[in-house]
Amino acid sequence: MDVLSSLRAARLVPVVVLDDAADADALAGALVAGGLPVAEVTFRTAAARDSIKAMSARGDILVGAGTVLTPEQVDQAVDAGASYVVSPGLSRAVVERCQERGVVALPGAVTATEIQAALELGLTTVKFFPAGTSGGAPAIAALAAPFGGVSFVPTGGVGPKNLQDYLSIASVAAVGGSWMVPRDKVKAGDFAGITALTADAVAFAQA
Ligand SMILES: O=C(O)C(=O)C[C@H](O)[C@H](O)COP(=O)(O)O
Repeated sequence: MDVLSSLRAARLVPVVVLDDAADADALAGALVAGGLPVAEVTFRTAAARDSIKAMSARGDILVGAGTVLTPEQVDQAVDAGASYVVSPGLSRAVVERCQERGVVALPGAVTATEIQAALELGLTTVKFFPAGTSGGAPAIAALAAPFGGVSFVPTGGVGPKNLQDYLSIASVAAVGGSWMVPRDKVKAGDFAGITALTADAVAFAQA
């Protein structure tokens, strides 16, 4: 299955912030055990590269990089094994480097203008970020009318309470969010707790 089909099948993309790459393998194991073999490891911390490397080496989880802001970070992410690259906004330079490196680019786009810019770069799937403060599910439903061929991955303010509002829209491929992987649980080594949160999220998404 290609990356976008895998994200669509998963319905959920856990957004991960790791402070210590030594936690990456156990965290990946926790997500897989919870039924969600997907992660977006954000470049918000210095541990991102080594975390992506450790997770992708397992071979049982689809690993992407998040918060990618520059072409140099695209190279770092791809060299570490990321198979998709997520950005909060739309950067032509980042998207073009992803295309050169042969990985899926998932840039943020929340306006008609930004979506058209993504289409001009050859993309048909965008991150809708920050979803909660950009009009939420009604905004996506409105944008889906003129942009029939575009799929959205709403992220930012998405959680168990509003998950279904988004997933019930046909053009929503998956939703992203950090609620399955609380940073304090990772720091405390509570991977069983993360598996439980993940399993709950998977059940919500399939309800
Ligand atoms: O754009 C990026 O690359 C990001 O890292 C943004 C994150 O995906 C969101 O900030 C997660 O939002 P919450 O689930 O509300 O915590």
